[in-house]
Amino acid sequence: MAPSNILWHKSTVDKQHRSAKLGQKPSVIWLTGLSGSGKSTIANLLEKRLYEADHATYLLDGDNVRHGLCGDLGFNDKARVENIRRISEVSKLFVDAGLIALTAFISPFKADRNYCRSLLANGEFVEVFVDTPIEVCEKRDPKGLYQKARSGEIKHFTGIDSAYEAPQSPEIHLHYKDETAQQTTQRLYLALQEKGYVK
Ligand SMILES: Nc1ncnc2c1ncn2[C@@H]1O[C@H](COP(=O)(O)OS(=O)(=O)O)[C@@H](OP(=O)(O)O)[C@H]1O
Ligand SMILES: Nc1ncnc2c1ncn2[C@@H]1O[C@H](COP(=O)(O)OP(=O)(O)O)[C@@H](O)[C@H]1O
Repeated sequence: MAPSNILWHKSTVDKQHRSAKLGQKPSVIWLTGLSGSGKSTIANLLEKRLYEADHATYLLDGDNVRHGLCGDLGFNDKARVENIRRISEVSKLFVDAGLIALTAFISPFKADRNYCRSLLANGEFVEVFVDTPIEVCEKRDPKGLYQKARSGEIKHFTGIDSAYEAPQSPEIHLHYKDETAQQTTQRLYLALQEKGYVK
């Protein structure tokens, strides 16, 4: 039975109904940071934690977006703006479906992250700054891309010859610590719980 404070709008199933049924507060947990900062790893581990806590989630990252929805886009500024615009619109649909959407994109420009924020209601956009210094990202270099960017094989690489505008006041700031990805994810999970975004 629906909670008594939820009003039924004439045969219209809306976000409130869907999220009440799922028993959660829908949101976009937006991870931003340099390549190699840990966005994908943390987002994956976080989604597992949320799934285990009975949350309904969907993870958007390069694997399911840059091969499909945004498969026509490259990495110059214009393409990145369009990439984040499309991801923002899709995230909004997931929120409307009552889900907790997790996104793991560099999203280097403040205006584009704020565009996503502007599409959502207050409290639905949770910006998480995965603040790993470039020296650490470059040392990790999980895909060998920093090496290619340094040698000039790849152009417009974020942090090398393309800008990254760090968030000034993210909802959650994951300051770098020399720790495992599980430990960093735990810090994020606790911060999300403390701020009331998740159970
Ligand atoms: N030039 C350049 N700059 C940055 N990144 C590059 C580039 N070329 C390819 N890649 C790979 O693409 C991933 C970044 O894609 P995103 O969609 O997250 O980028 S953006 O938000 O549109 O800036 C990024 O993935 P992550 O390392 O997971 O961040 C890279 O693997
Ligand atoms: N505390 C940590 N948090 C996240 N990733 C970490 C951490 N420590 C080491 N790593 C490693 O760093 C790399 C981060 O890569 P990835 O998650 O693809 O980053 P991004 O998605 O930001 O490009 C992975 O190989 C991961 O195992």
